[in-house]
Amino acid sequence: MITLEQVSKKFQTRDKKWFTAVEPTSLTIEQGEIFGLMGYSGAGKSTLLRLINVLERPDSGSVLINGQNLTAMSEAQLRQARQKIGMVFQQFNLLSNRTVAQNVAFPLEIAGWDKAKIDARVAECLEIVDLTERANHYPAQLSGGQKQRVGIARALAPNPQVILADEPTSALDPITTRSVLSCLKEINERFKVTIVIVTHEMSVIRKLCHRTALLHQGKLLEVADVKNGVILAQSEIGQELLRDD
Ligand SMILES: Nc1ncnc2c1ncn2[C@@H]1O[C@H](COP(=O)(O)OP(=O)(O)OP(=O)(O)O)[C@@H](O)[C@H]1O
Repeated sequence: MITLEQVSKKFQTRDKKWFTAVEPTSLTIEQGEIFGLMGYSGAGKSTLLRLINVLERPDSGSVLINGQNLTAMSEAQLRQARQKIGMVFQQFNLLSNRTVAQNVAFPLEIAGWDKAKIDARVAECLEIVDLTERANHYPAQLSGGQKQRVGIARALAPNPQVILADEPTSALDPITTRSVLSCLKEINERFKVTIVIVTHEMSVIRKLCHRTALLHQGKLLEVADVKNGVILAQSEIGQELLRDD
């Protein structure tokens, strides 16, 4: 469903040298999968995630989602394609002057939905993330876990095929983390939304993912299955990564 073919990304450092954040990488993520991107800080996880929806344009290679080549699209076509790709952020990125319901409505307004359809979809999404009673609260009145569930409802609102989550639980304590993970799991199971999640927390991969990529210094070491909460890494550095947890 998501195919990365030899995508790579370099950045220029302050002293004008080029630094490779993602070496040429190929991988395929199946429809309905929860797929992890795991590795130490600086491994290139977030960059790889942002290559999937072309928030970062790859220097080489291509990104295909459901057979559509995102890397060949114009900015206007990309904006359209990104409506089927939700995003969830570590720091939630909610609009502080909008209520919970208005935050969830935001992508639907941008997409030009009519008011009645927006209201119905917002109510539906708030129910899914169990925040119906908070619809008229502002982000500052919510806990971290609740804020992230608003972020998830907002990502889910336009009926995406894919949700990209960048360290969605890293700002949360273990109990709130659990509620956010079960919310993502439910969305995956009920709506078959494919989820790609960046995390440095092995426990997140173990609890949530079907498979995970192990990344190190911009390289994809391997794609490991996750069976019964165990990450089945084969590579040496992969096993070392897991031992360090
Ligand atoms: N826009 C940018 N300009 C310059 N360098 C960047 C940029 N984005 C990322 N990098 C660098 O690329 C490397 C990979 O960054 P990335 O954020 O993808 O790693 P990560 O595995 O997600 O790590 P972390 O968990 O620390 O965020 C890092 O060394 C980072 O400093």
